[in-house]
Amino acid sequence: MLELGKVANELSLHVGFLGLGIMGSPMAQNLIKAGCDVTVWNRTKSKCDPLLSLGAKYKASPEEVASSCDITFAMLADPESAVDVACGKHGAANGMSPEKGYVDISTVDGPTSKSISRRIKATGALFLEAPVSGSKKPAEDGQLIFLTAGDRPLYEKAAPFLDIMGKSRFYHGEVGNGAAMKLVVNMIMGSMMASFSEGLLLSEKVGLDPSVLVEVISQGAISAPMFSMKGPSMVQALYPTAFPLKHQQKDLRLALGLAESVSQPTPIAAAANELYKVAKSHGLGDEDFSAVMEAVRTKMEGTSED
Ligand SMILES: NC(=O)C1=CN([C@@H]2O[C@H](COP(=O)(O)OP(=O)(O)OC[C@H]3O[C@@H](n4cnc5c(N)ncnc54)[C@H](OP(=O)(O)O)[C@@H]3O)[C@@H](O)[C@H]2O)C=CC1
Ligand SMILES: O=CC(=O)O
Repeated sequence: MLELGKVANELSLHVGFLGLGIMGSPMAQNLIKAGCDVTVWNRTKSKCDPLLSLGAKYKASPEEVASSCDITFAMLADPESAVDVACGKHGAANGMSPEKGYVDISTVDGPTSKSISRRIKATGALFLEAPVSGSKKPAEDGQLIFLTAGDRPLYEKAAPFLDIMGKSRFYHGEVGNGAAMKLVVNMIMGSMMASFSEGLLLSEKVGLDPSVLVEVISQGAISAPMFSMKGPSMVQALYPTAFPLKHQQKDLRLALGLAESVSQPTPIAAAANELYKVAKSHGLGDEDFSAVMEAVRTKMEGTSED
């Protein structure tokens, strides 16, 4: 644990937050509520408004945020947006300099993270990748799990802020290892959700009550918070978005790339990825990733003999 005086010192730093989507907004909100000095930016400016009314400051570009802050956090959708916000025109790197730090929380692949790291570090600043495990509710509750890697001094400096937004943090060494850990976790999660969807639909088709299946699973060895949380709405074909399906498919795609890079067979994840692709092509990308069940349903109906 960090000593109290050091924590108070770190918390007086100016903090930037780029990307105020489902995750970024509650994370930044928790920093503000904890009394941190927070400056925000988001591509769609209106998403900054609730945070400004809580006391956040606003800057018109990632570059301006970075140049006015000691540590800048970024929570962007995917590799393309993470690179654009960090390295593009008016990107954060243009506002970085020695003594500053950039913490990228977005879920991206290792090569993307390394290229952002190189650009940030070329300015003399420090870089930390810190993707999170945990969805909308853990973000709201400050219960995220940080999977960090990169410059250790920045990890130490950012720790008090990570501890406001999360319940635990892991340091994995070299840049790319945090991204890899996150992709492996989400590869498992995506496959689990696809398998759960198949089970719910099969139970229904053979005349069982899928709600009872959810209850049975919750009491046994394959119990998982994800099944208990999402199962009740899935049996009603409701998918309120916490983790957008398009992001889960992105994570599976990136995880398959990671597996490919070491010639690791991942047939289950590859099959799950196909289902998420089908769901996306049916316009379900912005629904919760549990809407993959609709892709399974379509396949079942496609193979039905009736
Ligand atoms: N939701 C979840 O449960 C979890 C998500 N993650 C990961 O965290 C990241 C963010 O997820 P989440 O908050 O759910 O995603 P959202 O889709 O809700 O938010 C994405 C953010 O990225 C911004 N953005 C997208 N494209 C661009 C671009 N080209 N240039 C600048 N900004 C851009 C959006 O801006 P705008 O508002 O203008 O669209 C928004 O701020 C993703 O990498 C996701 O995989 C990790 C753990 C859990
Ligand atoms: O990336 C999603 C999550 O729930 O973790």
